Amino acid sequence: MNPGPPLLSLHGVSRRYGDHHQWAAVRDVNLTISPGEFVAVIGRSGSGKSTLLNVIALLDSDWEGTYDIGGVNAKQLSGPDLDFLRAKTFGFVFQSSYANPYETTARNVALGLAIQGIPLREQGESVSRALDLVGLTGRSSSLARSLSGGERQRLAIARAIATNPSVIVADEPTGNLDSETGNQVMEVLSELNRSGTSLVVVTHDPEIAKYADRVMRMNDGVLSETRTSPRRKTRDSTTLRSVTSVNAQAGRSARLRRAVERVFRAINNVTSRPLRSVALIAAFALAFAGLVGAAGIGSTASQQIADRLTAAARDEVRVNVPSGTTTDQRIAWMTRIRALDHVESVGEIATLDAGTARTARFALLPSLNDSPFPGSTLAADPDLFNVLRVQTTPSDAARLFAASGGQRVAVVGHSVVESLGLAQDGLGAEVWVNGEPYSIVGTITASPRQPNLLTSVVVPMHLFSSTSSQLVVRTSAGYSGPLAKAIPLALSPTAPGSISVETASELHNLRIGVQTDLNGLLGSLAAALLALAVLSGASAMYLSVQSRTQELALSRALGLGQAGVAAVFLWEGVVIGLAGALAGISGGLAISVSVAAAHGWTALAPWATIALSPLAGAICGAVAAFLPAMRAAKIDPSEAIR
Ligand SMILES: Nc1ncnc2c1ncn2[C@@H]1O[C@H](COP(=O)(O)OP(=O)(O)OP(=O)(O)O)[C@@H](O)[C@H]1O
Repeated sequence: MNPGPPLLSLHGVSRRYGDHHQWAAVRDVNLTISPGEFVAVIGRSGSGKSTLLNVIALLDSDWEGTYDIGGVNAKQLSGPDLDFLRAKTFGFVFQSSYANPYETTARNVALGLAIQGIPLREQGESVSRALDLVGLTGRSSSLARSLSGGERQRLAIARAIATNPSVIVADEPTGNLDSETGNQVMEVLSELNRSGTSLVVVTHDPEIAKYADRVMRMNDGVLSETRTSPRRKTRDSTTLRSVTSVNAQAGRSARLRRAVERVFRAINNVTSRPLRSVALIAAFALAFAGLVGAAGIGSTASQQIADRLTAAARDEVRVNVPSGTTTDQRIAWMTRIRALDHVESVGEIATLDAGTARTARFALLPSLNDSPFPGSTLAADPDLFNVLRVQTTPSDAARLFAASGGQRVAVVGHSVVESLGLAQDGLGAEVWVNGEPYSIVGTITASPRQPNLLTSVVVPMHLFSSTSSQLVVRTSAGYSGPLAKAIPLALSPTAPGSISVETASELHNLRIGVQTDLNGLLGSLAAALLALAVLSGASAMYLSVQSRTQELALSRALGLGQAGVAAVFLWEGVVIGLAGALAGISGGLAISVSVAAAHGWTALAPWATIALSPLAGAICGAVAAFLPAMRAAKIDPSEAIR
C-alpha cells in the first residue's frame, strides 16, 4: 500500500542538553511518518525516546535540524502558531493520564476542545463520540477521581481523540496498567489507527510493538529502523487525515469562547480546590472585613461626635479674648455678658503654650533638659469648673482654687496624676510651672464637655492675665445662636465685628478635620491589611504553581498559549479577591454593628466603601496573581510528558 506524502518529516534533528548544549539526547534523527501510519519507538530507559516525542509533538522547540509538518517548516513558526498547530494536529496520551480529579469525565475529555474555543454543542458531540469509542459513555458524568487506572487511561485517549487530531502521540500509554488492561488500551488505539489516525507510540514494552506498522529503536539518542511490516488493515483512505494548516484562522466568536472558557476554568480551579481557595479567600476577607469594619466604626463614631457637638451647640458660646487684654477689661466683659438674658454662667480658660508655661514634676528637671510635660497647661478662673460641669476630687476643689488668693495652686487632670508620678490623688503635692511650685488642691475626675482637662494641669487665670483666652458662656438651651450675635454688640456696640465669637456649631469644621484624620488612620490600617492579603495571596498562588505543573503543562500541550495560562491565573486571582471582598463586607458590617451595639450607638453602613470593595478585591486579586501567572505561563509543555 502506498503510504502517500509524508505527514511529518524530520531531517538531521538533534536535541542537546547541557550548559553549552554539549550533550545530545537525540542525534541526527531522520524520520518520516505518513498519514495513517502506526510507528512504535522502543529503546532502553534514558535512550532519548521521550525527548524525540517532545520534538515530534511540538512540545519542545529547542532542537536543531529540519522538521516539516504537513508542509510547514516548524522552525519558522512563532510560539502562538506552534500552540495552534500542536492543538490541531496532535492528541496526547501519557503514561500518567493527568485527569483533573475534581472534574467529570466528560469535562476532562472536553479540555482540548474548550481550550480551542469550540462551541459547547460541538464539544458535547465530540465528547460523546470519543467516550463511545473508548467505551466510557456510562462514566461521562462521574468525577475523574472515581475512575480506575484503565478507565483513566481510556479517558486520556478520549481526550486525545476528541479534537480529531491527525496524529496521536503516546508515551508509555500502558506503563501504569496490568497487561490485560494494557492490551485493551492498545486495542482502542489500534482501532483509531485503523480509522485513519496516525500513531506514534514510545514504549519500553516490545509487546506493544506488535501492534505497529513500523518499529524504530532508539539507542543513545540514535534512531534506527528495526522492522517495517505494515499490518494488513482495512482502512478507508478517505478517513486519512492530514495536518491542519497553521494559517487556519480562528474566528472572533472562537476567541470570545476561549476568553469565556478561561473565566470558567478559573472559577472551576477555585471551586475544585476548596481548602487552598478558602485559605486564600480568608486572607482577602480578613483585609476587607478590616476595611469595611473600620469604615463602619469610623462613620458611626463620627456621627456620635456630630451628635454631641450638636448638643453642645445649643447652649455654649465662646468669646475669644486677645492677648494683652487687661484684667479689668476681662472682668468688664464678663460682667456685661452675665447681664445678658439667657446667660447662665461665664468662665475663662486659656491654653498656655510651652513658651508661656513650662510644666514639670520637679523644679530641677527643666534645667536638666528633661522631656517636657506631655499634656496641656491651662489657666482657668474658678467659674469655669461650673460652666463646663467639671467633676473633681475633692468635690469642692473649685472653691479651694477660688479661695487661693495670691497663692499658687493647681488642679490636675486625673490622667496627669499617673503621668507625673504623683501619689494617690496628688493632693498636697507640687508641680512646677515656669519654675514656680503650684500646690495641687484637686484632681479632675470627669469633664465631658472638654475632655482634654483630664490630661491637663490647670492653674489660676489671674496669674497669667495677659495671655489670650476664651470666655466660655453657658446659655439656656437653644440660645447659643442668638447670644453669639448679641455678645459682640454688648461688648463693642460700635465695632461688633472686632469681637470673635465661636459656637460649637463652628466646631463642625473641627469634626470634619477629626473625621479626615480618623479616615486617614483607618485607611492606612486597611491599606496595610490589603497589602498583607495581596502578599500572602501572591505567595500562596506562587507556591501552588509548582504543584500544578502537570495540569498546566497538559493545558499547554493541548494548545493553551502562554497568554492563556496567564489569563486563567489572573482570573483565578480576580475570583479569589472578589469572593474575599464579598465575605469581608459581611464580616466588616458584623464587626461595626457589634461595636456600635456595645456602645449603644446607631450603626451606620459605610456605603462608599462597600460599593468599592468588590472592585478593589478583584484588582487586589489580580495583582496577587500577577507573578504566579507569569511563572505559570513559563511552564514548559514538555513537562507534561515526564
Ligand atoms: N530537560 C532535560 N535536561 C537535561 N537532560 C535531560 C532533560 N530531559 C531529558 N534529559 C536526558 O536525556 C536523556 C533521554 O531522556 P528521555 O526522557 O528522552 O529518555 P527515555 O528514553 O524516554 O527514558 P524513559 O524510557 O526512562 O522515559 C536522559 O539521559 C535524560 O536524563
